[in-house]
Amino acid sequence: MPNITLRAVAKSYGGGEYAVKNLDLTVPDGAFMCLLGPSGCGKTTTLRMIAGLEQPTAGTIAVGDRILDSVAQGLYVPPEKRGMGLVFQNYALWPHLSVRENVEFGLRMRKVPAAERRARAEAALTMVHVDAAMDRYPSQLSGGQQQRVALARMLAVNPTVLLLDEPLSNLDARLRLEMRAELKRIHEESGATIVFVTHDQLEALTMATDVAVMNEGELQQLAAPMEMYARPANRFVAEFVGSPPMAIVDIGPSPGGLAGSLLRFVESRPGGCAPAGVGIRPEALRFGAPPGSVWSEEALVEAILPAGSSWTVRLRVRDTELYALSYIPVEAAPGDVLTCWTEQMHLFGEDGARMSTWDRAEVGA
Ligand SMILES: Nc1ncnc2c1ncn2[C@@H]1O[C@H](COP(=O)(O)OP(=O)(O)OP(=O)(O)O)[C@@H](O)[C@H]1O
Repeated sequence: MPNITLRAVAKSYGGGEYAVKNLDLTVPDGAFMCLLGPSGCGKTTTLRMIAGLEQPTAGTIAVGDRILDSVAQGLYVPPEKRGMGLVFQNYALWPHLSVRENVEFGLRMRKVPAAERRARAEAALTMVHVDAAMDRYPSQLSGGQQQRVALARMLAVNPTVLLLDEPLSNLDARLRLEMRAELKRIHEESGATIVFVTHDQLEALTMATDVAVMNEGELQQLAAPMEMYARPANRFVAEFVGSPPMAIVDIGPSPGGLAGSLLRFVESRPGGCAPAGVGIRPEALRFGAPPGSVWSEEALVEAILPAGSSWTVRLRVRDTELYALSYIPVEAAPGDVLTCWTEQMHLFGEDGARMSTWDRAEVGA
């Protein structure tokens, strides 16, 4: 299956507002692409346009050389002719059909002969590990099992593209974790291209091969998850991806306090630039004696929040509140003063774009 390409795609539902603006996006063959962003940013609209459930107001959508939508040429291919499988948040199984019959349903519609139907349904249910419950009814399954049956129903028709809209949002935390691993495995085994909509950055980071972050109908960054985390394109991505989020300190015209302290460090570096904002991830903050040539400051401990495997610490550094995330126990109590320093700083310009990143590991400081 070739790449899916969106070129200058826009969608307005009328009234002058655009849900998606001038979107250029390529989903590579075999990718697991997550469309990530806050509520209302245009993720679902983008997915529905790829599926053919919505028609773009402008632009072109193609799979390889095959044009599915072209507003300029007046071309539109309906959903059932696109060869894509869809699973939405409410994956409605037929309550009066057994699990096996639910999965066979789509094949029956496609006039697949009975023996092949049975074999394909069983293979799909085996892939999602629900084969033992094949003869039960949906009401006799857990939420996670029902979700897997919905996936099997889609997989049985052998789609080369799977479009998933928040399919894990109805599940509890444990099942979500399990299903993330399952989806990743299914992606690898089936070789299908997956486009997955989520507002949960952890879901995107853990599953995707490529993440497209959107905000207000516009693509903010397209990158591999760890690259996006390490090198966010702009302030929006930097603050959206990561939990607790990156703190970005505004430098302002005559910076004092923490902003002044950070700026003095940045300016002292070779090739020092003049950022409008300096970002520090909570997990980049360290405590104790700083190694040479790093930024460090005294920090007042305001609160310690242990979570079993990690410790979140709320600090006041000069005039600013910062969060630190540590994976080793933090031996301190509220009111203590610790020295904190950072492994990494992201520098953002006036326009919000990332100018550069200072990494202790890279500069060997
Ligand atoms: N059928 C529709 N008619 C009018 N406006 C719509 C329609 N569907 C979506 N919109 C608007 O388009 C914008 C983008 O919506 P969309 O559902 O694509 O966002 P989303 O990122 O998927 O959000 P969510 O995570 O909340 O589903 C929103 O402002 C929404 O109100």
